Amino acid sequence: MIKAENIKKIYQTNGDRVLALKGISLNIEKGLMVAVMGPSGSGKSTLLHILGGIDYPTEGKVEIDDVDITNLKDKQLAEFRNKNIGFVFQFHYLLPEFTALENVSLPAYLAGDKNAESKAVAILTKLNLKDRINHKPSQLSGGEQQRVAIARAIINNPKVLIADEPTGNLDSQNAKNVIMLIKELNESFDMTVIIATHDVEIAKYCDYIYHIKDGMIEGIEKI
Ligand SMILES: Nc1ncnc2c1ncn2[C@@H]1O[C@H](COP(=O)(O)OP(=O)(O)OP(=O)(O)O)[C@@H](O)[C@H]1O
Repeated sequence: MIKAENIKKIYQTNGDRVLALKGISLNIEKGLMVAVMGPSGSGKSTLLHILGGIDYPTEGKVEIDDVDITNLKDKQLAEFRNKNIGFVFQFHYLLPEFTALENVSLPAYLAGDKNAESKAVAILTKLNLKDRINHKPSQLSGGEQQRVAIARAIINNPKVLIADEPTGNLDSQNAKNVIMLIKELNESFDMTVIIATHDVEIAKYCDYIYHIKDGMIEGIEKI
C-alpha cells in the first residue's frame, strides 16, 4: 500500500545543510495502523510529509497504491492527495471564519462532490458533533476541534490517514478519545494509518511502532 525506497531528505537553508532522512525504506500494508516514534528532530514529521506527498524527497521513491507519487507534478500531486490522503496535525488548522460544517465540507467541494454538505453532516454526526456543526473553531473545545479536523481529513474517504502528533495538544482523556476514533476509522474502513507520536500510550493502539533515530529506522516493533 505504502512503499518507500531509500528516501533521503536534505534541507538547505542559507548555506546550512541538514540531512533529515538518511535512506528510509519501508512497506506498510493496507489497513495497518503504524506509529512513528523517535526523539525530537529525528525526522518523524519529514517522513510523514514525504509519505503523504506534502513534500518531495531529495532522493528515493514513494509509492501509494502502486502510484509513484514522487514522479507527480505539483498539481497532479495535490489532486492525488485530496482524493487519497487525509492529514491531521497537532494544531488543527481549521479555517477560523468557517463553521465546522464548512471546514469539513471544503475538501469534498474541491473534489467536485455534489453531496459535500450532506456527507459532512453525516460524518460530524457520527463523530458526536451534530449540535456543533454551525460553530466556528473558536467556539469548540480542543478535543472537538481535533474531531472536526479528523472529519475534514476523512470526508473524501482517503485510503491513507496521516496524523502528525494528533493528540500532542490534548489532555489525556481527549487524547484517548481521538486515538480511539482513529482506530475505529482504521478498522471500519480498512484505512491505512500512520501516526507520529511521542506518547507510548497512543502508540499502543497501533499494529507496529517504527522507531526512528537520526533520520533512520532503528527498529520495527510489533504490538
Ligand atoms: N523546513 C526545514 N528546513 C530546514 N531544516 C528542517 C526543516 N524541517 C525540519 N528540519 C530539520 O530536519 C530535522 C528533522 O526534523 P523533523 O521536524 O522531521 O523532526 P521530528 O522528529 O518531527 O521532530 P519533533 O518531534 O520535534 O517534531 C531536524 O534537524 C530539523 O531541524
